Amino acid sequence: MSIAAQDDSNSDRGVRIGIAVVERDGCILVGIRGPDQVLPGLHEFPGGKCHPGETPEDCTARECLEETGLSIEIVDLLYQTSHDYPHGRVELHFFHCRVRDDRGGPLLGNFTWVQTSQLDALQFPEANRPVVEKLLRPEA
Ligand SMILES: Nc1nc2c([nH]c(=O)n2[C@H]2C[C@H](O)[C@@H](COP(=O)(O)OP(=O)(O)OP(=O)(O)O)O2)c(=O)[nH]1
Repeated sequence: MSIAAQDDSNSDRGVRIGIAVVERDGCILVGIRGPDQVLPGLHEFPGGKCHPGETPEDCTARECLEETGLSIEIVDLLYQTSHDYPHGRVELHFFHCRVRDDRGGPLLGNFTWVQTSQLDALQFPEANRPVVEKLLRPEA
């Protein structure tokens, strides 16, 4: 089998991305994208590209640990979509997550806990809009 055939992390639906929507005590874990990343300066949930052969769930937990220092567990799939950005197409898997082992230590990078009701005031990438809507109005 060719290497391309083994690599299921990049399909017609775009580069596969795992994203952690981590909820704790009415707050969500949010960071700000760096100046050297695509979509710089926008708010984001922890996440990133799946490695070849890696499930979106495993990718989400790995990226969250790498970026924030928090070990999480997946609760369920909140939302999945393909989105075309100027930098390319991505297949986004947003997972509702909870903290696995909360030692209460400092978070890595610029991640902080934001009240769910305050998410409206933040500037997220376009594809996050339905997710923020779901978090603000879970009963809808
Ligand atoms: N992390 C994250 N990415 C998001 C969100 N919403 C959204 O559309 N994206 C998009 C932006 C990028 O196109 C893609 C994530 O790619 P990335 O460049 O951050 O991934 P990465 O950390 O693995 O990549 P790299 O910088 O290590 O190369 O998903 C979000 O809430 N969080």
